[in-house]
Amino acid sequence: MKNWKVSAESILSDGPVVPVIVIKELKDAVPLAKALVAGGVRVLEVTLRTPCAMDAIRAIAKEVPEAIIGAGTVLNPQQLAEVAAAGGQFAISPGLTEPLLQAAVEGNMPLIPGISSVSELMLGMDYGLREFKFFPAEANGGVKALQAICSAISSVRFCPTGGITLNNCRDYLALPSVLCVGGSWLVPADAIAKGDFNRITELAREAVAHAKG
Ligand SMILES: O=C(O)C(=O)C[C@H](O)[C@H](O)COP(=O)(O)O
Repeated sequence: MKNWKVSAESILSDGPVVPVIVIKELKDAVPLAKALVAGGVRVLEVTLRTPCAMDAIRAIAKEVPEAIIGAGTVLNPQQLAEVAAAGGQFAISPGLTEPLLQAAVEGNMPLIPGISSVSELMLGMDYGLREFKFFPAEANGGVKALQAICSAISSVRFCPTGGITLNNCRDYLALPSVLCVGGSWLVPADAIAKGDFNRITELAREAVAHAKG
């Protein structure tokens, strides 16, 4: 979009794996972001599912400049504005609404909205968007469904998310329409709770190596 500071394509092309992060305790945000960056994963999606998520984005934006920090689970224009104010560089939503699309095209931060049907994809395209999250990828028909959608509409690019793991990520990444995949498997809640950030660096490294094949 013409006022976006950076394109959604360039954010997603940095992949190949975008971790879907849930921060329960603010103190974990910066060490977690550093652990992922150390493992070669720079594009980080902190979901707005916990009370401290916005503060976590603010802290990572300030203290981990090597990371490209964005928000997930962005549901409405107000959250979109709050993410931008917190220093987020991009926003991802599980679905799309016209108010959210309208706010995104008027703003300067890229939005990657989720779609799970061709009609939603067409609505996003009406607003000039080309990059989307395919969500929930596995539950919604997986690689086959995405392939079928792209055989009809080939001008768009995707970050499939939902049910993706080390075992199936390459099947998605092999599709020409897929720029990266998203997933929570490289940021397990138990590792974060225990402060086992070395494990997270290892999971990130493993994901990058495997995804690149
Ligand atoms: O919070 C959001 O905005 C979402 O869209 C949900 C996430 O993308 C999925 O929860 C990730 O799926 P898993 O990798 O299967 O855990």
